[in-house]
Amino acid sequence: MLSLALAGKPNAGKSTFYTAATMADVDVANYPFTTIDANRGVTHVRTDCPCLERDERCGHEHCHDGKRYVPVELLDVAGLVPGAHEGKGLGNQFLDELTNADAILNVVDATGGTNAEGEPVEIGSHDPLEDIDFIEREMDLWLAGIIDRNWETVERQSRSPGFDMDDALTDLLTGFGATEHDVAACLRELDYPESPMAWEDDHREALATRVRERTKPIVVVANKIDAAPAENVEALRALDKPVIPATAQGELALRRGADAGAIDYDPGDSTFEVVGELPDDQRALLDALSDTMDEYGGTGVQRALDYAVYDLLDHITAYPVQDASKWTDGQGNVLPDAHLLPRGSTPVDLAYAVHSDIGDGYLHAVDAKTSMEVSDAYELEEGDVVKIVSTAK
Ligand SMILES: Nc1nc2c(ncn2[C@@H]2O[C@H](COP(=O)(O)OP(=O)(O)OP(=O)(O)O)[C@@H](O)[C@H]2O)c(=O)[nH]1
Repeated sequence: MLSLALAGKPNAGKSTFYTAATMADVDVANYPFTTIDANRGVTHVRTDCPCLERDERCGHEHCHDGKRYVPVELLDVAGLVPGAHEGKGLGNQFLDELTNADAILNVVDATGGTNAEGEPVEIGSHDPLEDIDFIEREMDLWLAGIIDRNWETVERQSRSPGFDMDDALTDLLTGFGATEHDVAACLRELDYPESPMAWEDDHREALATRVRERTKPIVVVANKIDAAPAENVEALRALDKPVIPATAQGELALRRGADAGAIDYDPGDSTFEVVGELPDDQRALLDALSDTMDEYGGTGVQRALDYAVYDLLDHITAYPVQDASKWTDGQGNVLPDAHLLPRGSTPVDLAYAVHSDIGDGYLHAVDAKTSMEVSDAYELEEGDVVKIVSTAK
């Protein structure tokens, strides 16, 4: 399963985001609240279900009126402070956790009401722009430190015949999620001495930065827009990086309200409706939230998750079925599974994602929307429904 991590300084709103995002939707009945451990849970990205192209909705537990929710893992990494790479604020341990993530949501307090260490200060007195780069810098310095500590091994290896820089660095960086292909691509972009003995700190830091940029793409979540000065949100949005304005607290209120049956809301909707009884003070809060959502097109929480998976990681959703005309599995469930795959994946990749033990049992695939056989090299598109024909039982 793809894994996203929430990072940011203390009090930015990570836990609130995490609690909201991992809460089950009331309408997605028997789907359990899945906590893997305290800070590791399951959230969903939202996409259009292929059943929208048919007369009837599929009725899948993760499909609500054609809004399909596809599971991904979410990690809540406790607050990082400047100097975390040197162990400040228990930083190393939390940086370690980020290595498990495919992409990072950098949660920033857009109100400017918390300082660099995450301590409350007067709203607007801290510049949230300062909080964006520090996460990247901490990760780079931490990774550069790991490379540095292992450099003697690389130097030793370089004395053996047949030494290969790409292989040595892949061994070193694989724990960070870098593949041989990633390492080769990073090295191609850098100027570095052939012999590891001649490498300086600058070379290792440049390598760390490239590897981090390539393997841990980041989207900034400009949180607390309900309380943030407009100029702060504007300054964040004007940055030359992906920034999604959000209110984690608003999303949490909506999901709780939906859970209690008082609010009609699906995560990612731009509006909501009050359908049950609510005390006056809650109603006033929801009125304010409604204005914020009108301004920003929603709470931003679902949008940030979707952005991480569909834009940063450039994935698509494909739906394997056994019956190409009914779009069902062997038990008659319509569109039973949704798989997230990197763009460029083929039906063969989908077959492996479904049956890891398929071996050379793959025969061919049928596009269930057109009932036409597709070639092994066909590039799957978002929302494709595919029947895999194999020798597997
Ligand atoms: N106004 C406003 N406050 C928020 C929002 N999201 C979170 N908060 C508040 O910000 C404070 C910190 O939120 P947390 O979710 O605990 O922050 P955190 O980043 O997990 O903090 P650490 O656990 O210390 O790392 C709490 O008082 C939240 O209620 C929001 O969207 N708007």
